[in-house]
Amino acid sequence: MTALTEAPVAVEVDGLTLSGPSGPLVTGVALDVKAGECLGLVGESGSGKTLTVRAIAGLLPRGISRDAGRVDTADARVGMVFQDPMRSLNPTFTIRRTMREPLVQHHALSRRAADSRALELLNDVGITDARRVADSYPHQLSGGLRQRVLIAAALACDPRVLLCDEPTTALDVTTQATILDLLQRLREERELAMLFVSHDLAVISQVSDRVAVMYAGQIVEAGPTSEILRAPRHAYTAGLLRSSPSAGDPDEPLFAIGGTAPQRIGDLTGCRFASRCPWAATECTAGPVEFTRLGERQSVRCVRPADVAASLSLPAESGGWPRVTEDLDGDS
Ligand SMILES: Nc1ncnc2c1ncn2[C@@H]1O[C@H](COP(=O)(O)OP(=O)(O)OP(=O)(O)O)[C@@H](O)[C@H]1O
Repeated sequence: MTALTEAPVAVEVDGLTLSGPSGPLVTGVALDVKAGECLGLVGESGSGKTLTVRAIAGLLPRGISRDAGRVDTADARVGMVFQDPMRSLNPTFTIRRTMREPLVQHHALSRRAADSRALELLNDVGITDARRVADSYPHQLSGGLRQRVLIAAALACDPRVLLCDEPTTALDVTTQATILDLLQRLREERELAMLFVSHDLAVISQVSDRVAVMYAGQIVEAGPTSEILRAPRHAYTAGLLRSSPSAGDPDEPLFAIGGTAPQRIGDLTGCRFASRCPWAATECTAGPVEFTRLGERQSVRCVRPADVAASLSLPAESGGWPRVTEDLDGDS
């Protein structure tokens, strides 16, 4: 396998700005993914992860427009795996029929050749009784099998890029682990550039080489997974880490970041997290906050990353997550 540092960039997004009827939803998103690499995109519900992925796939929902930015997939074929296989698979088609269509369309295969390729693909995703599965309807399969089928269908166009949007969220923990293993194996074998979306930092940390953290339509922190987990520099990332169920004492109540994300990001000038941030000061909302490099590989959109870092290095009870004392913009 090619070393990641030398691998070609397969997906590049720059300045991506998307709007809906009520205003901007995603602003200035920039990211890249190399062949064979997995970039994790993490953030809470509504932060703009799915819209970003859909923009890359060229599948923006009706009513959402791309106002600015560049999406370059280097003419590579793009496959997509969604969260809910039941909604992505046509319930009135057998799996064989669902898989046949892209194979006939993309590869101009005959029906017979497409059916035999479908069986190969089902085998490739670890389905041992591929014939039975091919003859089944989606409702006759378990959630894990349906997700494998969806992955097989995504591979039908022989993609170089695989966009995975919460592919394991609907699955139980054991099945989740097997699907994550499968995606890892396929990425390595096929040198896929993978963009993996999840609200769950624990899942992201298992599969991703690098992580980009989204909040209120922006990337607020990005860097190698190990750095982000060990030394978050944005308060939102630190809060996400603390609120991960695996992070704390199982006898303690789960930590939750106070407040809610802003509904209308177009109205905000400074840091969009300021109203929920224990480290926020007046400078945070005075003007736009740039996405700034920290060291070689980590970047953050925060005017006080050193204060966040210093505070996080203190014991949790004294400094891990101070109380929010100031209501900066009344948005919380
Ligand atoms: N079709 C649409 N029309 C109007 N607004 C939309 C549409 N799809 C998404 N949005 C809005 O865009 C914002 C970002 O949504 P998006 O689905 O990308 O977030 P997400 O981070 O993927 O969240 P989730 O994890 O819940 O899917 C949200 O405020 C959402 O309400």
